[in-house]
Amino acid sequence: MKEITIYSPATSANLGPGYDIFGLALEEPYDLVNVEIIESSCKCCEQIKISVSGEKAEEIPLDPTQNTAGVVALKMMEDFNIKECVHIKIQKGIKPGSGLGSSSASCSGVAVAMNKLFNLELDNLKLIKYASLGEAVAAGAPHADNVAPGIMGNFTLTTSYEPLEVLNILLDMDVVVALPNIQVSTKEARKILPQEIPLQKLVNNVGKATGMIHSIYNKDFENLGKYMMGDQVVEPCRATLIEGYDEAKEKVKEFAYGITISGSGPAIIAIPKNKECSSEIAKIFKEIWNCPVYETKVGKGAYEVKD
Ligand SMILES: Nc1ncnc2c1ncn2[C@@H]1O[C@H](COP(=O)(O)OP(=O)(O)O)[C@@H](O)[C@H]1O
Ligand SMILES: N[C@@H](CCOP(=O)(O)O)C(=O)O
Repeated sequence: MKEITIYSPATSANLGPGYDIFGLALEEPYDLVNVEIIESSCKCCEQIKISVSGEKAEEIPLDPTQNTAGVVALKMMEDFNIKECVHIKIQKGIKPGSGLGSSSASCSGVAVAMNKLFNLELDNLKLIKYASLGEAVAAGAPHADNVAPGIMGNFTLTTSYEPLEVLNILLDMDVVVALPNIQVSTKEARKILPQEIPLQKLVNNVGKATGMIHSIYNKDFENLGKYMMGDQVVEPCRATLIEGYDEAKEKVKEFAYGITISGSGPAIIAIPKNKECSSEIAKIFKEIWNCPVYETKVGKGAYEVKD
């Protein structure tokens, strides 16, 4: 095999009280990551050449040490003594700085592509570990709550970072996601968070997060949404960065089991009560932000696209 194309989904991290732990894979939007082995006598001066097209492609660095996909590929090439040159072509369907794991979709896609192209036979946990290295460039920390669902699909819990441990739960659920035209950098949105929290808030957040897991196993979306909205630490800080969020929260009450910030924002994710409610929520989001809205559902992790 000389080249491979991977579908790499958007992901929604945190989901309220699950900061750096919870993550969901979404069916839409997504990136396509193509990796091709090219002649070593190619004109590029480095072992990795990167091209980017699609959403805000002009803002994404092509230097492999600055592009999240490049960082992951470089480390995999170093660790597995890969001498060939590769051309990574990224077609962005997920706008960067979105809160929908745009930077991480490239990390997950390239990790899965390199694994298959060079027959590395790495398991999902090792792929997540490599993919999270790319997040260190974009977010300033190798958080795994986007790359874990990006690779495994469904709902993931990064239960430990040292050593890395990830759990995966099957979840069939519709969601509505708005992408307001507001710029929020994950790196900056991490800096505004408190470094210490009162014990009472810890008790609250652990209670809400564990309640969410119970609700998922019981397919109790009403309680899932209620607990998701119970974060007292991260969401209240970041809510101030997203104009219109309070209005949206108020207006979707009737139609959604819950609503929260997706990742570090500005994307907003809501759990609709049913299909009709999904359309109502989408309408409200469009009225407030006049922005792209995805009526989508929880989906698969990165996979090979065959023609
Ligand atoms: N392959 C890539 N895809 C998207 N963003 C990238 C990529 N490589 C580097 N970046 C940088 O990462 C930042 C976006 O990441 P981040 O703020 O975490 O947004 P998101 O929530 O969409 O992942 C931007 O500064 C962007 O230039
Ligand atoms: N846990 C991270 C998730 C960032 O997600 P992104 O989609 O905004 O990159 C955080 O909250 O910082």
